[in-house]
Amino acid sequence: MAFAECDGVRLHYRADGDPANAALVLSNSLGASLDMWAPQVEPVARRFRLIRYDARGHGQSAVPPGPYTIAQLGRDVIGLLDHLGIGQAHFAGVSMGGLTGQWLALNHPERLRRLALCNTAATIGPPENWTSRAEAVRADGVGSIADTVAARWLTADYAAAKPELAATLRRMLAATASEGYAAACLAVRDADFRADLARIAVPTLVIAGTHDAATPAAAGRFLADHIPGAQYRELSGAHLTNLEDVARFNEALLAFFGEAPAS
Ligand SMILES: O=C(O)CC1=CCC(=O)O1
Repeated sequence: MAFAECDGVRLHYRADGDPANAALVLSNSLGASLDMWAPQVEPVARRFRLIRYDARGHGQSAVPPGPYTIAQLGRDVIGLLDHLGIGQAHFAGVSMGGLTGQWLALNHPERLRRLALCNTAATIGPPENWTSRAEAVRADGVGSIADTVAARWLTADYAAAKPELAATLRRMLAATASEGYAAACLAVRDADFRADLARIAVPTLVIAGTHDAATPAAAGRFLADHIPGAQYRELSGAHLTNLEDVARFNEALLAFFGEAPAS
């Protein structure tokens, strides 16, 4: 297992693919780990230096006391890039990972080549729901909210067709440290990039899911309408389209990150 010390926090990461290729970083959603990217590993690592990591408080990464902020999660990515000697990388994030991507594009555009914002939004509300979810998790553990939350990750039909995947995802969520999860809920609660999107100058692809109840397609459309030049793709699926519409997700990601830079 590989770890990077970023701002005093030990982050777990995995590197795949040829280190001579352009780097592509994948950033997990709330309550997931780098394992959420399993169907992307083989096709992406064939063409890129793929870096997956567990956000602080998640997976095998350290769980410093919260609350966290999206700025901290973004600085963790910069620390990881520094640790790996990567000057610039492509970046794709799902949901909370997409909030981290927006922060990076606004605060460290020089470190990003291209940005994919997947099943995410400029703000994911309502704030009071995040406060109460964090309180529930601190009191009763992540297991207490796991059924409700995981039910929104895949459509009911897809979960029924893929019961092992649905069970694996629920286990991943329930295994997340309560303090890390609660602290990250507050980072999601406090993020709001709506007024900043017009300043994003990094080439951006927005991917949304037609049946996503957590970050609806309309929220993805809003991102694409407000980020100059952003492309928009709507896939079939709920919150984790990278797991539900795998072929089209991978095709969209690889086509976008493989595009030549605009001259
Ligand atoms: O957990 C949810 O309900 C959906 C979500 C919001 C931010 C994130 O990463 O997942």
